[in-house]
Amino acid sequence: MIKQISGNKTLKIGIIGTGAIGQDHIKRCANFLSGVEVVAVSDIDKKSAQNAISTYGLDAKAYESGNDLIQAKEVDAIIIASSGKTHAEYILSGIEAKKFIFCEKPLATTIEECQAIIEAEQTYGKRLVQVGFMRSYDRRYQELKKIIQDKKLGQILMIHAAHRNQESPENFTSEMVITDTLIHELDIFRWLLNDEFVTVSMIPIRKTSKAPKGLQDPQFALLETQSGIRINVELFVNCQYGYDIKCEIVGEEGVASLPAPAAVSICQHEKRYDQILANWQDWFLEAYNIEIQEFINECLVGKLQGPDAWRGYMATYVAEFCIESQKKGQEIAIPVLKCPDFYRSDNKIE
Ligand SMILES: NC(=O)C1=CN([C@@H]2O[C@H](COP(=O)(O)OP(=O)(O)OC[C@H]3O[C@@H](n4cnc5c(N)ncnc54)[C@H](O)[C@@H]3O)[C@@H](O)[C@H]2O)C=CC1
Ligand SMILES: O=C1[C@@H](O)[C@H](O)[C@@H](O)[C@H](O)[C@H]1O
Repeated sequence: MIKQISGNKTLKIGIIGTGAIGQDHIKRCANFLSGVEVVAVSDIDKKSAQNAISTYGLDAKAYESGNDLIQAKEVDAIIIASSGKTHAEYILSGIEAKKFIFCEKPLATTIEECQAIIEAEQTYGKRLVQVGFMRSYDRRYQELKKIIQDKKLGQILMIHAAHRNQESPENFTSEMVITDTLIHELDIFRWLLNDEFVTVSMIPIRKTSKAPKGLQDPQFALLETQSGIRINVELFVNCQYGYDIKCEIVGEEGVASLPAPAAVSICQHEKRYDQILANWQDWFLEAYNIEIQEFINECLVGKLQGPDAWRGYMATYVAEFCIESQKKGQEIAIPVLKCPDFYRSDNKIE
């Protein structure tokens, strides 16, 4: 039996990983969202967990390990916001403990781990896992999806997209441009188009001198879907000027583009200029808030509806072929996998 949530009023949540996004989720749960209380935190860096408790004034316990937190009776549901390589172990423990789990992207870093997760969830027999693909909660992407579904652009022919970060961490690798950055596009285009990827070519571009040594930046991902749509994604993680996400959908009868978030415009020294947001936290702020609030609400009624483990698996699966293309310098075919019925009934990507 799944853990009964006390009085169906307040979800007692435990957060593993108190780094950048872990703290963001703590802050939104503590200050902005409803029906939730952060009762437990854990981080391999114990000081970081303690700091999170004091910074956000939590009435929470810092657990020695993520697994101790998962087992704790007082914890109804878990947010996993530790680094990607740790996700699979925590998700599998969470499923074993029969608790609802929100795991930041990626679901897991290997195909085998993803398979173990979807098998464990299916064996349990009810959805317990949600992946942190917040873009599908973004009103702008939702509008694009509606435009596509309503056939306002006619048949979709191609998409031009870009994912730009101001600068990458020192230890960022060319592979991480796929597993950490492109992974959002690998998910959102499946969701937007209700289509699957069948080929990918990763193309290196002339290197920027602003990237750390050894990092191939920028890169292009050139993808093709089963229905024949071509998608190019520019990945530029040291673009300097700010954080920027672009998505232009080209159809037979028109073009629809993702708008940038409205930001303050400044008039000064006989010039007018617009502020550009510097990070993902601000660009997708509303989407993160809605995503976590809906997760809380759905845990309280006992039925998850957000991005499921299959979506997480598919993104990691396609990422593996992107990495192969990056290594071999050639186009790679991606076999289409059949979605198990378990995920079909609850998870409609349309
Ligand atoms: N949905 C989104 O837009 C975003 C998702 N993410 C994802 O969230 C995850 C965390 O990313 P960031 O917060 O940016 O990284 P970060 O490096 O700032 O934080 C990660 C935290 O996990 C802790 N940690 C590492 N191993 C651990 C373990 N075994 N057990 C417990 N804690 C451990 C680290 O000490 C650190 O505090 C990543 O998977 C990342 O891809 C990150 C940023 C945005
Ligand atoms: O997930 C995220 C970061 O980890 C990643 O580094 C950024 O490029 C993404 O835009 C952000 O959403």
